[in-house]
Amino acid sequence: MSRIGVVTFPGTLDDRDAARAVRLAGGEPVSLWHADADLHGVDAVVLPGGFSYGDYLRAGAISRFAPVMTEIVDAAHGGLPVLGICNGFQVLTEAHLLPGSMIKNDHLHFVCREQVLSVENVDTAWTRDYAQGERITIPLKNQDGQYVADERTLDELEGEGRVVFRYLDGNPNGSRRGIAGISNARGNVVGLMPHPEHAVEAGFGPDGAQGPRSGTDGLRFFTSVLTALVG
Ligand SMILES: NC(=O)CC[C@H](N)C(=O)O
Repeated sequence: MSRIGVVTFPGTLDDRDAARAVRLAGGEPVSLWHADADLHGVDAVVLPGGFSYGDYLRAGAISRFAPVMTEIVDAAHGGLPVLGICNGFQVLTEAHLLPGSMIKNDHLHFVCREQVLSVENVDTAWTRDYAQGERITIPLKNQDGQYVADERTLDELEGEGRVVFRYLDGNPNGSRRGIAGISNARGNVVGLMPHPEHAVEAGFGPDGAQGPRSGTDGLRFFTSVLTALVG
C-alpha cells in the first residue's frame, strides 16, 4: 500500500482531514513533523491547510525553512509527488517549488464558501482520475488566496498547460487569470487554494459532480496519486 506523508507544522489545521482523505482513497497516511530531517520513505507528500507559524511575516514564509521542507524540496526535484493545499500551496510558492505568490484576497476579507473549479490539466500526479475540463465543487477558506505572478510567468504557465485549476462562476479573491491551482513543469508538484480533503465523504462535502450533496469531488486527488504511484 502506498504511504502518503502528511506534514504538520505548528499552526497546521487540516492535517487530520488530509490523512483521512488518504485513507478513504485507499492509501496509508504517515504523519511527518515540521522538524523531521527525513521523509520516512513516503511515496508522496501532502502539505495541508492552516496557519503554519501563525502566518507571521507572510503565509508560508517561515514554514519554508522547516527541516522537513529541505527534504521535500530535494525529493520534489527528484519526482516525488507533492500536493500543497491552501496554506500548503502558500508554502510551495515560498519554497520556490511553484512560481508566483499568494497575497491578501482583493476584497481583504476571509472567504469561506463552496467553490466551483474547472480541472484544466489531468496529466499531473494529483489529477489523473479527473476528466479534462471537469467541473468540481470543493470548499475554499482563506485570507491570502490571491494568486499573483508577472505576465511572463503567467503566459508560461498557460502555454505549458500548468494552470491545473481555474475558478468558475466568479473569481473569489482576485487571482490573476482566475487561477486556483498550478503545477511544476514535471507535473509531480501541484498546489491549489481550495480544499479537496474536505470533500471526500458522501454527505459531508459540498454538492458535486455526482449530484446534490454527494460531497466527494475532492477524493480523486488522492486516488489519482495512488494510481500514479502504482502505474
Ligand atoms: N485554509 C487555509 O489553509 C488558510 C490558509 C492561509 N493561512 C490563509 O488564510 O490564507
